[in-house]
Formats: sequence, C-alpha cells, structure tokens
Amino acid sequence: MIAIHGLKYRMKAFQLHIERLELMTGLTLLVGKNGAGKSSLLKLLATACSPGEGQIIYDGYESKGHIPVVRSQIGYVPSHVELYGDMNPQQFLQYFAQLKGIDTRSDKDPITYWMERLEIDQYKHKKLKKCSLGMQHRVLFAQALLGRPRYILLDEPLNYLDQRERERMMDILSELSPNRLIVVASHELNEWARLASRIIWLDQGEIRFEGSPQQWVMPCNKNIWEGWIDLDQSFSCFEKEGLVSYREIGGRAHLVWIGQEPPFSGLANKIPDWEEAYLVRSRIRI
Ligand SMILES: Nc1ncnc2c1ncn2[C@@H]1O[C@H](COP(=O)(O)OP(=O)(O)OP(=O)(O)O)[C@@H](O)[C@H]1O
Repeated sequence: MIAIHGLKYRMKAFQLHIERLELMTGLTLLVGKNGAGKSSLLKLLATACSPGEGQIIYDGYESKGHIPVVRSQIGYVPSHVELYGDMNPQQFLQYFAQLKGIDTRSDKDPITYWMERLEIDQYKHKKLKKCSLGMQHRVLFAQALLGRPRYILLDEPLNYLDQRERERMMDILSELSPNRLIVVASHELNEWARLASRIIWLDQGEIRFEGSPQQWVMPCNKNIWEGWIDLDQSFSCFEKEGLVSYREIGGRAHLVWIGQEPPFSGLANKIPDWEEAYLVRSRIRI
C-alpha cells in the first residue's frame, strides 16, 4: 500500500493538496482535465520530486529517509521523456538494468524476456531516435518493468500505441495487477474499464472522487439519456451544453444527452460508460 498524509506540492500558481489517500494493490486510474495535477502526483509517487509538506509512505517506508529502498521498487513511465537517441533499445534497457542493479546474465534475462514479449527484439539494434514513437514507448514500458517493481506508475501509457499494442499492454498489466500496485494517468477512461479497480478524479490539484468503478458510474445513471429522435426535433439541441453525441442514421438521429431532464420525450436513462460518467460529474457536480 502507498499512503499519503497531508501532502502539499506547489509549482508556481498550482498546488496539489491531498490530505489523505491510500493506494492499494491493483490498478488505480487517475483521471482529470489538463493541468489537474495527475502528472505531478505520479512524479511525487515516483520520488522524481518531493512534496513541500506531508508524507508518502510505501508499505511502511516513508520516502524521506528510505529513497534507495523505495526507488528500487518503482517502475515509472513519465508522459514526456528524452530518450537517449543514439542508443538502441537493447543498449537502453541494458543501461537501465545496470542502473537498477539487475543481473542480465542469467538464463532468465529480463531484457530478453520483455523485448520478446513487447515485440521489440526485431528492432533491438535500431537507434532509438530512428524508432517510431510507439516503439519508443514500448521500450520505456519495458524499462519500467525491469526488476519486477512493486509499484508501477504510468503517465498516459496509451499514447502512440495502436490497438494491438494497447491490447498487449493491457494483457501485461492484467497479469501484473493482482500483486502489484499500479497507477495509470489517462484521458481515455473507457479503455481502462476492464482493468481498473479504483478511480481517482483530480480537479485543480484536489481529489474530487475516489472510489470503485461502481461508485463512479452509479449516481450518474439518472442524468444520462439516450434515444432516437426525428430530424426536425434536433435543431434546438445543437447549441446546448448537454449534447454528448449525435448521429444521423436513416432519416432519424441517435442522441446521447446529459442533464437532469431529457431535451425531448422518448429518451430513456442509460447506464453511462466511464467517460460519460466523467462528463456527468463535471457538468452536474455530483
Ligand atoms: N515545469 C512547470 N513549471 C510550472 N508549472 C508547471 C510545470 N509543470 C506543470 N505545471 C503546472 O502544474 C499544474 C499541474 O500540471 P500536471 O502536468 O501535473 O497536470 P496533468 O493533470 O498531468 O495535466 P495533463 O493532462 O495536461 O498532462 C498545471 O497547472 C501546470 O500548468
């Protein structure tokens, strides 16, 4: 478990303030609009920066005073990182394995394992600066998994990955999540619906929601509407804030709408997906 107490972290005009938070084994999804503080929180959890006030405690070890122990258990992929472009993937992974003190000479060499698993091995001699962004991100992901870290922190890990690569990453995280503490910051909420067991919503540096997927979605049910309308009914709703999606098909239109009341009769409540629940919560302030 990672426990946070009285954390304050200031960056110019922005302040992240988390009075109390407990992160548990499994995958926690961190959501929130641009600038909400997701990357800052991950950076703090990764010990890449220090809070101005408060404590972060990793399974009993406070980061202050136990940095080497804590860091040896962290696998971190920031959203933006300068790769060593003249290295190839193999050299890059060897470099990080050596920094982490991992033995790569054994039969169960983790570099070989992750290069095969993430299909990096065909490109292992290509300079990173010549690799695609998707490949660079796979190499970064592999780097984070070296050494079997207890805490895996991923900032927008789906960026640049095609659907197949996303599936592969999800499969790996699904295998790891029963006995690792994984925190993922992402704007693509629905992609994580099959894996995340907790959701944290950060807004202007503070937690607005922390709970299970069921708790995330449930109070939004009564505020999301779906159905078919005749085309001549549609014009008045385009300008309105509540419109989530609108598709004209075969002379009618399919509408999804957020609001306490539906704009037209004939629309019915629907169970929202995670992104729709986020829209409901942002607009209706649940
Ligand atoms: N190097 C910096 N110097 C000054 N302010 C910064 C710096 N980096 C981030 N900030 C500010 O800190 C706040 C939080 O940024 P952060 O990157 O943690 O948000 P985020 O939720 O990850 O956003 P995004 O979804 O855009 O990645 C923002 O207001 C941002 O402008």
